[in-house]
Amino acid sequence: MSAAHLPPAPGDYDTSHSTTVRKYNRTYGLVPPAVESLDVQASRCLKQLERRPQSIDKYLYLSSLRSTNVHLFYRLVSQHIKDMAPLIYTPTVGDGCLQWSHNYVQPEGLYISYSDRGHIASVLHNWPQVNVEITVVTDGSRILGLGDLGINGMGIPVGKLSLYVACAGIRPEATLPLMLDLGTGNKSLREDPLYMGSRREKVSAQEEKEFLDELMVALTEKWPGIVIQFEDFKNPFPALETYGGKYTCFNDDIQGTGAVVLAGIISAVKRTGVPVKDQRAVFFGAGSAGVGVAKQIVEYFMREGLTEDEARRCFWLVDTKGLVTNDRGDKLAEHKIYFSRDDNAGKQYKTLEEVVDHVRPTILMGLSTIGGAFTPDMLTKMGQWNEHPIIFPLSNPSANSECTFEDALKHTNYKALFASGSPFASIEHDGKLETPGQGNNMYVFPGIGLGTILSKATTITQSMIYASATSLSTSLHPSEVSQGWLYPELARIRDVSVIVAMGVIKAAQEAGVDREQSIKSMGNEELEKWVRSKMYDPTTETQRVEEEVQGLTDPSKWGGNRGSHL
Ligand SMILES: NC(=O)C1=CN([C@@H]2O[C@H](COP(=O)(O)OP(=O)(O)OC[C@H]3O[C@@H](n4cnc5c(N)ncnc54)[C@H](O)[C@@H]3O)[C@@H](O)[C@H]2O)C=CC1
Ligand SMILES: CC(=O)C(=O)O
Ligand SMILES: [Mg+2]
Repeated sequence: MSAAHLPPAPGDYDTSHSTTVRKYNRTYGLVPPAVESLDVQASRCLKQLERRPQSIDKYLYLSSLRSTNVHLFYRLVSQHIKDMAPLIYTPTVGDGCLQWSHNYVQPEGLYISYSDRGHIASVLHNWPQVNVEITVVTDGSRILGLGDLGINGMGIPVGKLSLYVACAGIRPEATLPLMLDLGTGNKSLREDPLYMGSRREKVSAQEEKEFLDELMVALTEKWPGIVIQFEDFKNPFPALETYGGKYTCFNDDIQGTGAVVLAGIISAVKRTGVPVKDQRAVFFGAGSAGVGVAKQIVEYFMREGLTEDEARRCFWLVDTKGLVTNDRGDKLAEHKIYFSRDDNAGKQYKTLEEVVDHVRPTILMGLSTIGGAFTPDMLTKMGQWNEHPIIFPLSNPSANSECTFEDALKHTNYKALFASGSPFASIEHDGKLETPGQGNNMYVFPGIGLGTILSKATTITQSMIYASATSLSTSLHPSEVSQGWLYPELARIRDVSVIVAMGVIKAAQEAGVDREQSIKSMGNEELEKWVRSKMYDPTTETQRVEEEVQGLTDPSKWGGNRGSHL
C-alpha cells in the first residue's frame, strides 16, 4: 500500500481489494469494479498462461504481472511454485536473458554503468524504494551456462529475487535487482542495434575491482545491513575474498551451489553405503561452481573423520585442458590449485572419458556448461562400477545439462542417484514413478538471505553456509526419504526455507556475528514462530491491507486527502 502522499504503487491495483481500500489508494475506478477472490484472480492468470504455448511468452506475461500486480504475481508463484519456477527461473530465464534487450518493455531493476564510477551513490538514490534489505548483483559475464550476456543478464537478479520473495517471504519492495554494465566481451551483442548496454569491451579486472569497492561502500551507506548476493560473475573468487569478511555478502555460485549440492550429497552418500574415504568424485568443470561444491564436500568428509588431505584427494577436477594436475604445463588459476593432482605419474588425462576410466568414480558431477557431456558409455560404466552411482549434471539451463534424467536412469539400470540443475520430468518405470532431484541453489539462497536479514548478521560466515546445507538435508519428510529423494518436494519450499533460515540464524549466533538481540534465547519452537511471523505472505496481503486501511482513524489521511474526491 502506498503512503497517502504518493501515487498508487503496483500492488494497489490488485482487483482483490475492497471498495474501501480502492478509495483509500485512489485506485477506485481505475480497475474494473468486481472485487475478486484470490481463486478467481488465479484462474484468470492460469488461463492466460495456458493460452501461450511458448515458455518465453509465459515468462513475459509473468514479468508484466509482477510489474503491474505484484501481490497477485507472488500469490500465483508461491501457490504453484512447481509450475512457475521453471517459467520465472531456470530454464526459461535463460531465454529471457538471451532476448532481454529485444523484449524489453519495463524497468525491473537498477542498471549502473562503468561511466557512473565516482557517482554510484547518486544512481542508487534513484531507486524508488526506501528500505532495501537484499540485492542480487551481476555483471552478466557468465549467465547460467550461456556465457557473457552483458546487461541482458538482468533476468537473473530479477528471477533470483522473485524466488527470495516467493520462497522465503522477503517483501518484494525490499529487493533490488542490480546490473553492473561493465561492458561485454560478447561481440555480437555489442553489434546488435537493439542491445541496451554500453557498447564497450569488458573493463579490466582492476577497473572492475575499483568499481566494486565504490559500489560496496555506496550500497551499505544507503542501506546499512543490506545483504549482497554476488551472482554469475565470470571470475567471482577475488570479490568473495575481498568483501566476504567485511560486508554482509556471499557468492551464490560458489557458496550457495556448494551448500545445495552438499545437502544432496549427504543424503546420496548415506544411500550408497560407501564410506566417505572410498568415495571418488570426478568433477567436469573446475570453475566457481565446481570448486565451490568440491570445497563444501571436503568439509563434510572431514567432519566424517578424514584429514583435510585425505578429503581433498577424493576429488579429480577436469577443465577444458583435461585433468587438473600439478605438471600439466599451464599456469593454473588460483582457485584450482587446492584440488590439483600430484599422483598422475607424469601422465596427462586430456578428456573426461580418460579421467573417468582412470578414476572409476563413485560420483560424477557436472558443472561444465557442456550439454550431453556425460555420454551413454560413461553412464553405463558408472552403473557397472557402482551399486548406486551418484550422477549430478548440474549445468543450466536444461540444454546445458551434462545428461538427462532419462539417460542417467536408462544407462545405469535405474540405479543412479540423480540431481540436475534445471528440472526434469518424472519417469515411470516398472509401474513406479521415478522423481529426479533438483540440485539448484534455489533450495538454499532464499533461506540464507532470510536468516541473515532476520539475525542482522554482520557477515555471512562459512559456518552459516554449511548450516544451510545440513538444515536442507534434514528437511526431508520421512515419506520423501523413503522414496529415495535427495531434495524435498519443491511445493514445500517456504517451509524448507524456514528450516534453512533457522539453521543460518543459529550458526550466526554461534559465530557471534548476529545483532538481533530479541531472539538470542529463543528455543526452536519460538524461533520458528517468530521467523514465520516476519515473512511476507502474498495470500494474506489483501487482508493485511484491508485491516490497515480500516484501522486508519486519522481523518486527514482518509476523508480529506485521499478519498474526498469520491
Ligand atoms: N545447479 C546449480 O545450482 C548451479 C549450476 N551452475 C552451472 O554450472 C555451470 C558452470 O558455472 P560456473 O562454475 O560458475 O562457470 P565457470 O565459467 O566458472 O566454470 C566453468 C568450468 O567448466 C569448464 N569447461 C567449460 N567448457 C568445457 C569443456 N568443453 N570441456 C571441459 N571443461 C569445460 C571450464 O574450464 C570451467 O572450469 C553453468 O552451466 C551454471 O549454470 C552454476 C551455479 C549453480
Ligand atoms: C543456478 C545458478 O546460479 C546458475 O546456474 O548460475
Ligand atoms: Mg548463478
